[in-house]
Amino acid sequence: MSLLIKNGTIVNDDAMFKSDVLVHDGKIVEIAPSIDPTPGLEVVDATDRFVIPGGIDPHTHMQLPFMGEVAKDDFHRGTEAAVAGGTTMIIDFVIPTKGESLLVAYDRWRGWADPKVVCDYGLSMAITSWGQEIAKEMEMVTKADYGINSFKFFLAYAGVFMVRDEEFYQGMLQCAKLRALARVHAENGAVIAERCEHLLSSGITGPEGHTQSRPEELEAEATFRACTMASQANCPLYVVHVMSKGAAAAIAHHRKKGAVVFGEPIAAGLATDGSHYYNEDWLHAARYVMSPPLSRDPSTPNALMKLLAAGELHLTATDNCTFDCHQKSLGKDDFTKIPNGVNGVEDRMSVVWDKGVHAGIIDPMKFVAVTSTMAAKIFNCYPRKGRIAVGSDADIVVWNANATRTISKDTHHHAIDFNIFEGMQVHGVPETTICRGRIVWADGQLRTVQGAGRFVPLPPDSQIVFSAVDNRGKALEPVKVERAPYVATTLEAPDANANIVVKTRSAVPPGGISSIQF
Ligand SMILES: NC(=O)NCCC(=O)O
Ligand SMILES: [Zn+2]
Ligand SMILES: [Zn+2]
Repeated sequence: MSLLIKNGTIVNDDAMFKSDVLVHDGKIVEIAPSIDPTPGLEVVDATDRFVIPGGIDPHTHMQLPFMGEVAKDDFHRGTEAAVAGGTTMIIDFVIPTKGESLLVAYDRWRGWADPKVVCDYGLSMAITSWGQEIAKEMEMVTKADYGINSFKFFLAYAGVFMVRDEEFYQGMLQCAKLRALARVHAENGAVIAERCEHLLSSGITGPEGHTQSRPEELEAEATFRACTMASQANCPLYVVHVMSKGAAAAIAHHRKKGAVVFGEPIAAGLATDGSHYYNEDWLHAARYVMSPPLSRDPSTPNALMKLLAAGELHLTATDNCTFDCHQKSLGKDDFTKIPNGVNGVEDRMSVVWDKGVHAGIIDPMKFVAVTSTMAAKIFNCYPRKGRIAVGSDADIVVWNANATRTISKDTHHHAIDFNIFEGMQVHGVPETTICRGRIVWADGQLRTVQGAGRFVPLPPDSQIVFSAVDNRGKALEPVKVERAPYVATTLEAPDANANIVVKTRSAVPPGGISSIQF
């Protein structure tokens, strides 16, 4: 099957240029200023349009069983929403229940996803309990047969997914050994659990309790702690859903010291804020419940976009984990029972274009970097994904920067009955989405086939993640002082008139001087 995209402007993360693109058998086979269409070739006219690498959303939870419910967007509806929004690959999370084998959970996720996905997908693995068996299974799933190259640790959701600091630290040591990336949901779960109890007993049962139980400094503290521990383990770290300025500042602080840390803001956090939790309509407020919560500071979304522009945050995702109004209403008497999660996979590309490029904060190349290329590099599938280049998969979006659309539950492709971006008018519209050479979205219509997407195994040892780690490791190696064997000498009786000299230790201890200067 062949396809010719004519007259467009190709945008990669490092260059923009006018060229035609020829696709054959799912790959890009030629890029040239003018390619003549041969008879029978399907031609897509991209005049006055950008031709960009399909979006990669590195953080979704399709059909996740969570808080007694199952997320409504399954791998079919969720990936349909993705391609309608210009995303051609997702990375979802296998989340074993506590104590469950990683291999068993992995098979379950593949069983759910493989027959349903309409675009390509990869998997990340959550570590929800710790022990030698889990460490062994981590090693197994990083092999090519399984294709996992990142592990996520939750520092929140006490009693469900949360791991203790020592488990997180040992998990990161194992990640470093396997050359896999550690990912973290950074919030102080223990304090949150205490605050929830206190708020409920004070009579605060509505969604405003959700945000009050999780003040931003609990995200900032956990982010700082996670970065510190990753630095001690010499393990690269990826902080998922960075929702606050404090969390972003913690990442920047550690990066300035040379740590390999990546920060991922999400569409929800870039486009809306936590004022919704105080809405007098209970259901309206409940729709926005996710963790960490949307920031109560209305200047946060814009600040996070500027940090992407400055390179202090690195890529965007969605954390798409959708529950409908009925599911949200299960927490009507107790905010801790409102299933956590929001939509985003369909609207991320337009939201980032609108709030980023249209707003004059980032350019189209940076847009491609933060919606696609960085994810491909970090998760080690670049340049197969994340680039318009000969030999790359033909995951391509024809993007109309001049068009606008109004986001609505009435037109979206999610399986839920509301949209957190309802009524938002956004500039930047995906007109045609191509997944490995097949048009799956055009003229406002889906042309998908269930199960046509492929699992993309992600190998460990990503260059952008690990190339700095070895030299850092050498610098952090424990220091040993070589000395002649100690020989005990007979103590003479002290001279009563001698001065007593107290010697102080001046050597820098292994691990360096304390860095707690924040
Ligand atoms: N974020 C959220 O509220 N739900 C999905 C699970 C997670 O990523 O924490
Ligand atoms: Zn999370
Ligand atoms: Zn998540």
